[in-house]
Amino acid sequence: MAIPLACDHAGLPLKLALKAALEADGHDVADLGTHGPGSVDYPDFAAQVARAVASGAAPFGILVCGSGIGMAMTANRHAGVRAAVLHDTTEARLTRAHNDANIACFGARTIGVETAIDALRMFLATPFEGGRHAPRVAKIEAARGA
Ligand SMILES: O=C(CO)[C@H](O)[C@H](O)[C@H](O)COP(=O)(O)O
Repeated sequence: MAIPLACDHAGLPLKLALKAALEADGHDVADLGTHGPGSVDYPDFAAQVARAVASGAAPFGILVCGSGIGMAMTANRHAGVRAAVLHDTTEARLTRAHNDANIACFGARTIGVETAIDALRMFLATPFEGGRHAPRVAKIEAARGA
């Protein structure tokens, strides 16, 4: 199952680096854009990846913009999506193990390429721990209707 990833203009160079790393690791990747340097609106691209994850078509997604924040805000409006902005491997491990995050967001203007690649690899390799974390994650979803 291909991992969908997308970016805005600010995130394009980092997205391409993450894509190359994933493909080198043997992952199948679906690049949903943007494909050029022209200015675009990040919510349009966040929505595409969020829909793929929310529908169950993909277990994980990846989004990159200038800070990662706008992508995460948009993706988290979709039911079943738990998007987290990652800055290092510790956050990547914890948000998978404790939050069952399913979309990794990066800020191309706030993180180095190698750190982002390491964090993404950790994100994809870390299972959700379940246990005491499961009812907490369920409460995240329940909070959508609050
Ligand atoms: O919206 C953002 C914050 O999450 C992203 O970082 C965008 O990439 C950023 O706002 C784009 O800014 P630009 O000045 O239009 O390049």
